[in-house]
Amino acid sequence: MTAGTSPSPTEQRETPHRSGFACFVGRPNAGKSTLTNALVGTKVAITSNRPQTTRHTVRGIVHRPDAQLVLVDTPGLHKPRTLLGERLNDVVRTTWAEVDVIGFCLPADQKLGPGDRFIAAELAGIKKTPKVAIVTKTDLVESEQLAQQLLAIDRLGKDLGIEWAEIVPVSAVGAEKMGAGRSPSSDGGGGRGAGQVGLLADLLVPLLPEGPTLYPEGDLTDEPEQVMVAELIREAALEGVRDELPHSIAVVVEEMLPREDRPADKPLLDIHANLFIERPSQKGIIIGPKGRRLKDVGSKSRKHIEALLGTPVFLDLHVKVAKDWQRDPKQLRRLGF
Ligand SMILES: Nc1nc2c(ncn2[C@@H]2O[C@H](COP(=O)(O)OP(=O)(O)OP(=O)(O)O)[C@@H](O)[C@H]2O)c(=O)[nH]1
Repeated sequence: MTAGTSPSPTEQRETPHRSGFACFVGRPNAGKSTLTNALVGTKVAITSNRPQTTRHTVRGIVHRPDAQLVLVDTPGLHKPRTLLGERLNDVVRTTWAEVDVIGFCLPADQKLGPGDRFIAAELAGIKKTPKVAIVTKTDLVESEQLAQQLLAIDRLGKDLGIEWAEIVPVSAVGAEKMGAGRSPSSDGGGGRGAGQVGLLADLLVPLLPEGPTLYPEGDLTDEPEQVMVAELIREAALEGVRDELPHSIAVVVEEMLPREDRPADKPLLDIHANLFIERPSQKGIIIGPKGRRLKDVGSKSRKHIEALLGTPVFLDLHVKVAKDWQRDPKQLRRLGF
């Protein structure tokens, strides 16, 4: 590259710095959490192939020389069946009204359905916020199917009176491999700017208002560490459980304390966490024969927690029954909803 191709310091200064909030919406499993992780370049939102696993509003922060993009990952909007369901929908709507740009995620490999139309109709009601339609998982389809999807989304917008700021196809797969689940000390953002995902950030940034950086450089999320640790445990507990059980699991980290009397070069963090289920009958499933499943959940999540916090961890995990917690306002508050 010749010296003349890069912008001079004066030119750089003339580009206004932008900062603001974006959120990804879309039906369960649309790929919102994966996209957040790929953009931020580390594992901040939990992902799983089970729907509705993102309960907390997780912010991932993308730092760039020209902008700071704060990603708010909301749970999926769905027909509420419980008090928890209603609360989640309220969280979603409030978030939508507050952000600077909304990314509507639609998987490339699935035809637009009633779930997408339900969300789109809600989006149409939020006039001021620019909306970008993001076609996710493009690696799963041929170009013909992708073209059909792009047309269908264009039509959907016209039908409902939504003017898409952009319609952009992405695959998070390559970027995800580079960024997520790695030790935070390794590079602090391997997936950031990777291929198509970087392109998506390029499209989102101009839609943000001009403004200063909102978070210190290096911060990847403002989610309290305890919440992220709880999410990692819940993610491990969800692996391989079926039917309604995923929705019955909640994890609360009670305490995180450095072990006393440890030499400075051999620290150990004691984490005490409770895994709540709704009925005594679910206990056996979670604990497994001879406690093997719970042990597995502990050791898997411990690895992720150690990578996240950058320190060895002793994880003390207990299973408790909080009877019908999803329907009980007092219990919901206690469990952080
Ligand atoms: N092949 C492929 N799979 C993807 C891509 N993005 C996400 N997935 C997979 O799709 C599934 C759902 O992804 P998530 O990111 O958890 O979806 P979500 O929209 O956050 O889901 P909820 O939390 O349930 O709302 C996971 O198994 C991902 O690995 C992609 O670009 N390509």
